[in-house]
Parts: sequence; structure tokens; C-alpha cells
Amino acid sequence: MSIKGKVALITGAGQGIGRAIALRLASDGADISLVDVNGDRVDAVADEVRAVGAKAISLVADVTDRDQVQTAVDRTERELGGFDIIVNNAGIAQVNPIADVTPEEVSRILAVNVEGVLWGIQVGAAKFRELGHGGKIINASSIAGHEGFPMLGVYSATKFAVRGLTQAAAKEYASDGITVNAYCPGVVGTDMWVTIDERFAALTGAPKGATFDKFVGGIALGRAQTPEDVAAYVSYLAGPDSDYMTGQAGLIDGGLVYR
Ligand SMILES: NC(=O)C1=CN([C@@H]2O[C@H](COP(=O)(O)OP(=O)(O)OC[C@H]3O[C@@H](n4cnc5c(N)ncnc54)[C@H](O)[C@@H]3O)[C@@H](O)[C@H]2O)C=CC1
Ligand SMILES: CC(=O)C(C)=O
Repeated sequence: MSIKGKVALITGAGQGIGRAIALRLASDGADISLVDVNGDRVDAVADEVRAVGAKAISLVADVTDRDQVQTAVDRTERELGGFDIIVNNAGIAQVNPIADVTPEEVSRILAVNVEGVLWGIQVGAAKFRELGHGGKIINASSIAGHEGFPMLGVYSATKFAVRGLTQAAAKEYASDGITVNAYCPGVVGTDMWVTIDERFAALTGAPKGATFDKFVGGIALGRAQTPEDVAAYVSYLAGPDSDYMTGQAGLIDGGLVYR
């Protein structure tokens, strides 16, 4: 079944997993609103989406600012003629042992990974209600939202928080015909993992690439995940085949964490 004719907004769409989701939902038939703090990157992805044959707009917005999220959702509806799916994908990682975490770091990662998702849920659901129809809200959690990893403690806390928000929102918005689910990727070879690996190397003296290889070594399917692997699951969550699913945070990690 398809999402042909639907409009999807994706945050953090300038690269990595967000870019792959945009291209996948465009191939599935949706028009795409691409949101990121990096305007050049999101413009380039919009060109790629148009090459697939979908309509695309690129919007610069910081998900930590509710007003900017509101403007992005309003412009999406106005410029693409609807609003049906929001993917709250934008996120950042931080690597630090709990002993060394600073208040500034905590504030920043909570703002992006938790508040950013919260505003996307709140503003997105309000727009679905205003338009008088249901919708799909899809949030980025992680394997780190199911299991705490050393040096990734605060990041893990934010991704557990996304699962909590997803469950609560699923219950609050169910009667509006809005479903709320999360995706929990494993080890995806994006810039985020380059940064994580470099930071582990700097903190522990591990050779560059060793931390990434160690995580990948634990994956039952024997390879790192691609952004397209994640996008395939988000395609299911965005489409009608998942209409009877809400409040879930599914692991899509090649068999790394078992819950
Ligand atoms: N890469 C991985 O292995 C995994 C990633 N994830 C999650 O998937 C999501 C996407 O990750 P990646 O594509 O790997 O990351 P990435 O670092 O490659 O891309 C993130 C994008 O989000 C944008 N962004 C960052 N802060 C923003 C803000 N305040 N407002 C708007 N846009 C902002 C960045 O400019 C960038 O384009 C994140 O939520 C991440 O935590 C979850 C599990 C594994
Ligand atoms: C980047 C990430 O989500 C990890 C390490 O689970």
C-alpha cells in the first residue's frame, strides 16, 4: 500500500538517515518537506528528492525552537498543500563518561533530542487536528534507547526519553486517528558515527575506527547498517500497513540489542 499524494515533513533531513528517509518516502509517492539547521545541505537533498519525481521544499529550522517548528509545519501545509506525516529525526550524539558530563552538554542534547521531538509531536499533532484528519508521527530513538552504553549515558537517556514521549503521545492522540511510533537503529555509518568513533579514540586511546568496528562486531547480521535500512522501516511506519500500530519503538539493528 502506498503513501501516494501524502505530505511528509522530515527533520534532520540534510544528511544521513534523514536524507535516506526523504528519498525513500519520495519514492513511495509522498511530497517532502525537508527541515534542517544546515540550509545548503537541505537544499541539495531537495534537488535529489525532485529528481525522484516528488515535490520538495527545503526549510531551515532548529528543532529546539518551538516557534521555528511551528513555522516549518505551517509552511509545509501551505506550500505543499497538506500535512500527513512528521518524522522527528534530528538528533545529536555526545560521548563522555558520566563522571565528566557538564551541565552545558546535558542542556544541549536534551534540547535537540528530547525537546526537538516533543515540539515535533505537539506542533505536528495540532496541525493534524486543525486539518481534521489523522496522521503519522515517527520519532528517532536508538538501540541506546533500549540499552545504556558506557560513554553514551546522556545520549542513551535522551533516547529512552523519546520512547516515553512516544508511548504517552500514542495514548493522548489515539482518538484523533494519529499514530505515534519510533524507530531504533543500531550502528549506521553516518557522520554521527564518525564523530562518536573519533571521540572514543580521543578519550580512550583506541585507534580510529576501532570503536565502530567493535560495535559492528556485535551485530548478528554481520554488517553495519545503512541509512536505507532505516528508511525502509520508516516507510512501513509512514504507510497504511502500520495503521494498527502505535506507541512502539521497534529495533532495526541487524540483531544487536534484544528486547
Ligand atoms: N547513526 C546512527 O548509528 C544512529 C542514529 N540514530 C538517530 O538517528 C537520527 C539521525 O542520525 P544520523 O543521520 O546518523 O545523524 P547525522 O549527524 O548524520 O545527521 C543529523 C542531521 O540533523 C541535523 N540537526 C542537528 N541538530 C538539529 C537541530 N537542532 N535542528 C534541526 N536539524 C538538526 C544536522 O544538521 C544533520 O543534518 C538521530 O536522531 C540519531 O540520534 C539512532 C541510532 C543510530
Ligand atoms: C549513535 C547511536 O544511536 C548509538 C551508538 O546507538
